[in-house]
Amino acid sequence: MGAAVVLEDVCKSFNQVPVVNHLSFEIASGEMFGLLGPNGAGKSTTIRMLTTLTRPSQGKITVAGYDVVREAHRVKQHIGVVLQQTSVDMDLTVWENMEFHARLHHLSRSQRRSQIQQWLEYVELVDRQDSLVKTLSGGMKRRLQIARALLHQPQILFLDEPTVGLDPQTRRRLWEIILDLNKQGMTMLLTTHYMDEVEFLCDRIGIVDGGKLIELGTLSQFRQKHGEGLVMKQVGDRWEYLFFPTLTEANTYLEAQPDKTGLMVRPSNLEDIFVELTGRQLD
Ligand SMILES: Nc1ncnc2c1ncn2[C@@H]1O[C@H](COP(=O)(O)OP(=O)(O)OP(=O)(O)O)[C@@H](O)[C@H]1O
Repeated sequence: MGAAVVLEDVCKSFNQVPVVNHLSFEIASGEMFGLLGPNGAGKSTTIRMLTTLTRPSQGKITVAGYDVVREAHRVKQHIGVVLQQTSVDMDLTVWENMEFHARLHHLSRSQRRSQIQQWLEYVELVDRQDSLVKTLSGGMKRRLQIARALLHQPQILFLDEPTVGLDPQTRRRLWEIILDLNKQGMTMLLTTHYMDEVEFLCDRIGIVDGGKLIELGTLSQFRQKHGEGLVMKQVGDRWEYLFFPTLTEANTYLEAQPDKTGLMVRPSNLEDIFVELTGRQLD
């Protein structure tokens, strides 16, 4: 399968301050890709460049085979976007919101009716179609945003922090929707600072920090590279991490220690690797 998204040496600065720094990676068609990083890492700026909302200062981006600067109009026809700020009009009803966006995408009257109906059913908002958006819960608003982004049947869906601020049950429901869309063949890029979100959803992960891509691959590749076994060592009020290629080797190390106080062994996870790479914890 070809690449749905290609970034080549992409930089973005605001007032000479680099926010995205020489970013290069590809997302294959049909892939679920997660961009993970702390607040301020440049994730939203990256998504804004990929979705034609901000121009890169340097480098080249193609989305669905089109250049995001020279062929922005084409790119927009092939992508759906769900941004962080709930950009739904609060004083319109759910249906009116969908109708408004369907018109923006030049859907015919009959297409509008069928597409709106189909996607509202999909995100389980049909019974709220006449409700004002401002009366919906946070999770419902996010589902409406997703339904709206799907109206023109895009190939690629971009989701910026899709579950931020939502309760655990609502997050799970959204995860199911995201996974299902991906299973139907949609390429997805999501940004998040939640480890569990990328662990649960994503085929491949890019870790960004300070605008730079510091790791790229699958979780199992990360674990193989950094070590699948972890010894945690309590030093004062903090934990030191010692990685070992396998859990067995981590256990062997532990067994050899005369004093095992404050030592703990377990398989490594994404969070351990993130801390190892950045020296910081998320949240
Ligand atoms: N339009 C802008 N003008 C100036 N600085 C900006 C602009 N947009 C973003 N920045 C800065 O760029 C940096 C990266 O922001 P960005 O929103 O891309 O990060 P992020 O990883 O998405 O973080 P968050 O999860 O907090 O949104 C931040 O320091 C931010 O203040």
